[in-house]
Amino acid sequence: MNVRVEPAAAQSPAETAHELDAAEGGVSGARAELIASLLSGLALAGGWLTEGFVPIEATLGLYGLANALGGFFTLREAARNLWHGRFDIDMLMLVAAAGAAVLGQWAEGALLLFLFSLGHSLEHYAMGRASGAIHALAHLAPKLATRRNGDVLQQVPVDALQVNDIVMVRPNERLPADGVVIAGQSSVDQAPITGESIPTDKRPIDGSDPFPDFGILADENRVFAGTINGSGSLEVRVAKLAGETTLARVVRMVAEAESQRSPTQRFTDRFARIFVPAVLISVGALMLAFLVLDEPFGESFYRAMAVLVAASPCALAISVPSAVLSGVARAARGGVLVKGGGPLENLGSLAVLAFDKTGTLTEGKPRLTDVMPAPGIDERALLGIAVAIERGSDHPLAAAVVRDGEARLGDTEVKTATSIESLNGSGIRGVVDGKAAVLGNPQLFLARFASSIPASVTDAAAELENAGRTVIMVRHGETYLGVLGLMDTPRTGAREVIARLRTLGIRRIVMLSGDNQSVADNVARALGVDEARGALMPEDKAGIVKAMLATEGKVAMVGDGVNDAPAMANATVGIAMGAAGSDVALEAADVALMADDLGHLAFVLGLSRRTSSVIRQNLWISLGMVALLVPAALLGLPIGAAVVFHEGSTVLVVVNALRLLAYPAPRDEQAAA
Ligand SMILES: Nc1ncnc2c1ncn2[C@@H]1O[C@H](COP(=O)(O)OP(=O)(O)OP(=O)(O)O)[C@@H](O)[C@H]1O
Ligand SMILES: [Zn+2]
Repeated sequence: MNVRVEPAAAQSPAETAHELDAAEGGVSGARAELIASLLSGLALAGGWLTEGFVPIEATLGLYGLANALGGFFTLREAARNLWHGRFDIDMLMLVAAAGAAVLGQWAEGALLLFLFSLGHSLEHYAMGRASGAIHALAHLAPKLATRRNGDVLQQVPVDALQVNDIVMVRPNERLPADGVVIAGQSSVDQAPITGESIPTDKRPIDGSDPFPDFGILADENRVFAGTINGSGSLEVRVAKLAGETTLARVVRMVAEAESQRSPTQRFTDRFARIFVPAVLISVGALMLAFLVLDEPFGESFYRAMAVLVAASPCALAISVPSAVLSGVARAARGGVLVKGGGPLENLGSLAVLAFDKTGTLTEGKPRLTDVMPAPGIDERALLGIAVAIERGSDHPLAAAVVRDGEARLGDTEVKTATSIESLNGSGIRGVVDGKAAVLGNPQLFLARFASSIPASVTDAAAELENAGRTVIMVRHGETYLGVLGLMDTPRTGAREVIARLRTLGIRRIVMLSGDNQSVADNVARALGVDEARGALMPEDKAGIVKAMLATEGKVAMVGDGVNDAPAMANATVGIAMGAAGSDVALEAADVALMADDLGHLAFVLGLSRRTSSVIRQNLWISLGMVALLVPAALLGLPIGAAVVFHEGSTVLVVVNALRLLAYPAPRDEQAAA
């Protein structure tokens, strides 16, 4: 191919990588605050050292400078808050500083503002690290793509890409779009989206246009914006606009998650709404202490200000948001989308999990293992009808019947079925050769045709069920053609994950399945699941989840979103597996594991538990500090010391929360197995 390259502002991979750790505005803002605060400290020290040696005006000038530098950012923030009609604890600090200054204690006022702004900027800096970790996600997608138009290659902004455009991806480049691989082979590092440590092999899709929907494409044929190409070149047909890629959606949802309040945060907010006015009233009362105690007003005022600093619940206010932010950020980097503090905290405290079976605990890739024609029926007649009908279904069982059935049929021609209709959660029907054909599980047949089923067919079905097979009965017109047996395999590593969930504190694990009870029992036994409930319709699954909620309080439902969406919606936390690419699962779930890997469930559960314990520690630190400082301030603790402890505890809770960013990465079960 003769390719002409039209240059445009090209973007090197180094540049893209750089953006990743580029600090966000939050951090650089905090840097200015930090510098101002340190300068304030210097001016303060200068004032102290020169006091008495230089004219008093010079010393006061230095103190004034220290006040100004230390107070600027706080004042600006307070003004902004007031402007927006918000009340902020930080303003109390300014009041205290102003109070100290009024008392002629310029140095002390400056010390207070210096320490306060130092603590504040460190806190902002730390919070910036957590939110930076989230915003960095947005920069994972490159800004430019190489679009191929016939033989012409052109660099275009990714926003300009249209669906069905062809983009070329060079080795080691970041993928610019969600799309279908149409040429080239490579292995792609999908960690930025799915958190999987092992690259995924990609190859061109077989067959021609129109390609299947992006959501159901095989992982080896589809790529995601933001992932990193390996050593091969790829040609990709764009499947989604830049604003609708999986990455863009995740970024949007994580941003929304940040603003969702968790139960504990709602509690601390309520607490603050009562506590802060109570503090203000008490401080007002303390200012009047000179009326009853034998002391000058100045002393009463000083004490009141010290109590104000001691009692301001800044650390409490930041305890939960900092932990939630870090937890959500850590999860996102591990390929798990957690939609806010609510799901995170609930997951951190619940002890009961319900699992869907097919595609969640099992591979979801069944094989056709048994073909048992009814007496006098040819195997090919049975398979011919089954394949004809199942071609019209997107159920995993159907895929297996078609694939393995066709293989067994060889050259035998398969008829075309019409009027295909799914019999919700139990089978499928259609018309072949002018006669109605019904395929489905024995339950369906018992309900519909109870008396007409020949004993030979019922016996064969029972035999297969006892052997742990999923059974499909086949009837064409009035004739029973026989039964098919299928088997799905448990996921590799699923047993280990179940065991790990238990060590993380999960007490009860229930499996819900539309498959027959004996298959459900077999899988449950193989994986160490406590209870198996089989033969369920999607609405039965939802009913069981509701019943479990009533007895257990909180229940998480893990599914793939195929026939368990109602159950997931009813659970305290709905967890979708393999959500990358599936917009529906992504939107509907409270927690979405982007990778199709159970190992990530243990990761996010562990992370949630850790987050909950960090939140608990933070509440102890912040409330404990207030409980200690208030009596100390009443007994004469200097304001400076009160500020040190107050700000110290604030910084401590944030740093404690940041530890979550270092929570160990998910273990890939597939890889481990
Ligand atoms: N296309 C189909 N062909 C034959 N049988 C079907 C078909 N669709 C559903 N069934 C029958 O209905 C049952 C329930 O299907 P459903 O999709 O609800 O659950 P499932 O595939 O068993 O998965 P899970 O364990 O996740 O509930 C299947 O086990 C099967 O017996
Ligand atoms: Zn504070």
